[in-house]
Amino acid sequence: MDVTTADGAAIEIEDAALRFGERTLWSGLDLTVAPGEFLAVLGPNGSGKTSLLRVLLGLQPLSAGTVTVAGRPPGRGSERIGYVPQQRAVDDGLTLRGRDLVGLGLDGHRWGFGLRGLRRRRARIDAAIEAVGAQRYADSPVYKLSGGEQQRLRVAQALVGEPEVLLCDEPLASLDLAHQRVVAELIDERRRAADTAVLFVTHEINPILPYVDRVLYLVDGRFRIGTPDEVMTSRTLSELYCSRVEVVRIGGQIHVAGAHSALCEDEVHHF
Ligand SMILES: Nc1ncnc2c1ncn2[C@@H]1O[C@H](COP(=O)(O)OP(=O)(O)OP(=O)(O)O)[C@@H](O)[C@H]1O
Repeated sequence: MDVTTADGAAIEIEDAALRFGERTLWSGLDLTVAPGEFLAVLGPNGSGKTSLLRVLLGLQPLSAGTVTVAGRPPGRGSERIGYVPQQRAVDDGLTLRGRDLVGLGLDGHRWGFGLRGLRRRRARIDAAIEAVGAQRYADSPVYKLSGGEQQRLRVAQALVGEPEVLLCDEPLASLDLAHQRVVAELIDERRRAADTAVLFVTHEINPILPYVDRVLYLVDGRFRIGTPDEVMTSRTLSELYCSRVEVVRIGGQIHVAGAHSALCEDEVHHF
C-alpha cells in the first residue's frame, strides 16, 4: 500500500467542497485512498459522511474540486464500485431470494446470452455467497432472514462484482457484536485478498479498529485525516468539536466522552 503517490489511487479527491445553500458540509478536502487501504469515516449526525459516499457513487455533484473513483469520474464504471448500504428492514412482501439480492450486484456486467453466460453468472454468485458463509439461507426469501444474515448477503452483493473500491455506509448498525465482527472481518479479508480500497462510514470505530489504516473525522465543516493514533486523541477531537473531549484507550478500545459540538448538539457517539 502506498498512500504517498496519487498514481493508481483508488479514490482521489482534490480541493473538494460540498455545500447545500448557505451550509458548507466540508471544503478544502484533499484525500487520496490507496488500493487496499481501509479508511474509516467518522463524525456526528449531519456532518456529511453519507453525502461523501453519495459523491463517490456519482449521486451528488461536488460544489468545488475534483474526484475520481477507480480512476474515473464517479458514476462511470460503477461496476468497479461495491456499495454496502445501511442495515434496514426488508419489506415483508419482498419475496426476492438471497441469491437474487446478491445477483443484483452483477447488473451492468456483460455476461452474454445463453447457457454459458448464465453458468458464469451463477458461479460468480455462488462464490460470493460462499465467501460470506451464506450458503444455508441463500435460497430463502430475504424478508425471512435475520438482520445479520441479510447484512452478509448485502456484503456479498457488494463484493460479487469484484470491486476496486468498496463503500460501506454504517454496515454494522443494528448488528449484534458477533455479527459486527463477522461483517467487519469479511470486508477486511476482501481488501487484503484483492487490494480493494475500503471507505467505511461508522459511528463506532471499535469494531473496525484492528483494520483501520486512517480516519477521516468530520465535524461541522472541520475535519482531520490521519491514523487512529493521530486523530483519536483528546487534543484533536477537542479542536474538532470546539469543546473539551476526553479520549481514553482501555483494553485496545477507544472511548470518547463529551463529544458535543459547540455549534450543533449531537449525541455522544462511540461512548
Ligand atoms: N440534497 C440535499 N439538499 C440539502 N441538504 C442536504 C442534502 N443532502 C444532505 N443534506 C444535508 O446535509 C447534512 C449532512 O447529511 P449526511 O446524510 O451526509 O450526514 P451524515 O454525516 O451521514 O449523518 P448521519 O450520521 O446522521 O447519517 C444534513 O444536514 C442533511 O440534511
